[in-house]
Amino acid sequence: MRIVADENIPLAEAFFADHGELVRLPGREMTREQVRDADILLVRSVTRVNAELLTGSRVRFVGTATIGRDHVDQDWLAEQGIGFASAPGCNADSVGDYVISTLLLFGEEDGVALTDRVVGVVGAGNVGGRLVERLRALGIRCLICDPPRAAQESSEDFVSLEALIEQADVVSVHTPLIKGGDHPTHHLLSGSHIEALRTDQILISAGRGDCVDGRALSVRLERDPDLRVVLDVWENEPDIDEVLYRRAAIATPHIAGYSLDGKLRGTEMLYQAMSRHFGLPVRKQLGQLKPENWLRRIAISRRAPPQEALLLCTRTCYDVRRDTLLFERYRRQYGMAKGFDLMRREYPTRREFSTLRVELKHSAGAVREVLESAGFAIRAPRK
Ligand SMILES: NC(=O)c1ccc[n+]([C@@H]2O[C@H](COP(=O)([O-])OP(=O)(O)OC[C@H]3O[C@@H](n4cnc5c(N)ncnc54)[C@H](O)[C@@H]3O)[C@@H](O)[C@H]2O)c1
Ligand SMILES: O=C(O)[C@H](O)[C@H](O)COP(=O)(O)O
Repeated sequence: MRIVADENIPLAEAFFADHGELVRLPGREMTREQVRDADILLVRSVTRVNAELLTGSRVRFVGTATIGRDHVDQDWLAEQGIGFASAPGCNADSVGDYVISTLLLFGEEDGVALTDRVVGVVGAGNVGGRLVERLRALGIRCLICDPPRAAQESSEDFVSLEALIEQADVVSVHTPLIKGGDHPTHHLLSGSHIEALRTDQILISAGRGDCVDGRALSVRLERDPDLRVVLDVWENEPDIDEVLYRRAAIATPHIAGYSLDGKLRGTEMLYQAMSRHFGLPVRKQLGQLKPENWLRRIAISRRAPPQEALLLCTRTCYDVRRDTLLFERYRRQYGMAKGFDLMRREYPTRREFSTLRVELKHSAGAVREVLESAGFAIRAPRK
């Protein structure tokens, strides 16, 4: 078989090369000619997979190593009898790490404890749902806006978007891009929602850029530069609006989910789905192939105040400021669109919180509780 894979899918050779010739290509420029002779196509979110790309090709299976699927015309694939798989949840916890790092940063800047802010999560699926679990475990009050879930779950846990904006201190958007149906998300955060934000609120957007009206946000920020917005996803990536970029408190090039762990999980999920599709045995497992952790463990004293311990472990693992500074360096050196994609391609190795083993000399206590809630792996003596 011939396999065409995006150059930014780690371990694709290790998982797939046994099944045929593997060709790597830059995803954003993939052409019809390049994929015509492929049997399997493995992409990321930057490749639009549709009739235009695949008509007349030999492709029988398409996999996207991402959670998002809005770049794939799934109906067309189904009509053509082409198998399809995505990687649900693969990097969900990495996005959670990004949000927790951001909350800690603003907490430190403002001298506000994490638990003193109410976090509103819009879209509580794998990413938002898991984030809510971690934040609640940390003692943070969370509000959830997720109308599709609210319609099914008859729980009182859900609020409207308007109520969430009114009551939350942080509004964190994690919805997929959905253009039709009962709950479309294109410009879900519309001009009127953006106007309703209070200056002391924090807006985080890490779902898809089109879920937030970028023009309205830029206008609001011009008038109200103290409003803090954290933008990981943008309209019109990679050639994003430079004015909005400058007005954002934290600006990153769609890397919230870019941990090595999240990406590798995505590759493994595609390998499993491809094997199922072609009736092949699943012989490989990520555990056998995963690269070594550069930073394996950290020891925390029992006297460390829990919030200090959390800050220390979070910073050790991931600090969102690094990515905002790095993005600015790439932008200056290469210009916006090229810098955006280059930083993503050369993204430094980042590991999920769960890969850092925190050694405690004691089995219980507030430090352990806080670190476990945030998602770190704890090693402590048995009680
Ligand atoms: N920035 C990144 O690096 C990054 C990483 C991973 C995922 N994502 C994006 O985040 C999205 C969500 O990921 P997920 O794993 O949680 O997906 P998911 O499918 O598990 O969950 C999506 C949730 O959004 C809810 N939803 C749908 N329409 C809504 C609406 N109108 N208002 C509020 N909620 C709505 C759904 O009911 C569901 O609970 C992905 O589709 C992807 O686009 C971004
Ligand atoms: O949907 C996802 O999983 C994320 O948005 C993913 O991290 C996007 O990465 P890309 O495919 O653009 O490299």
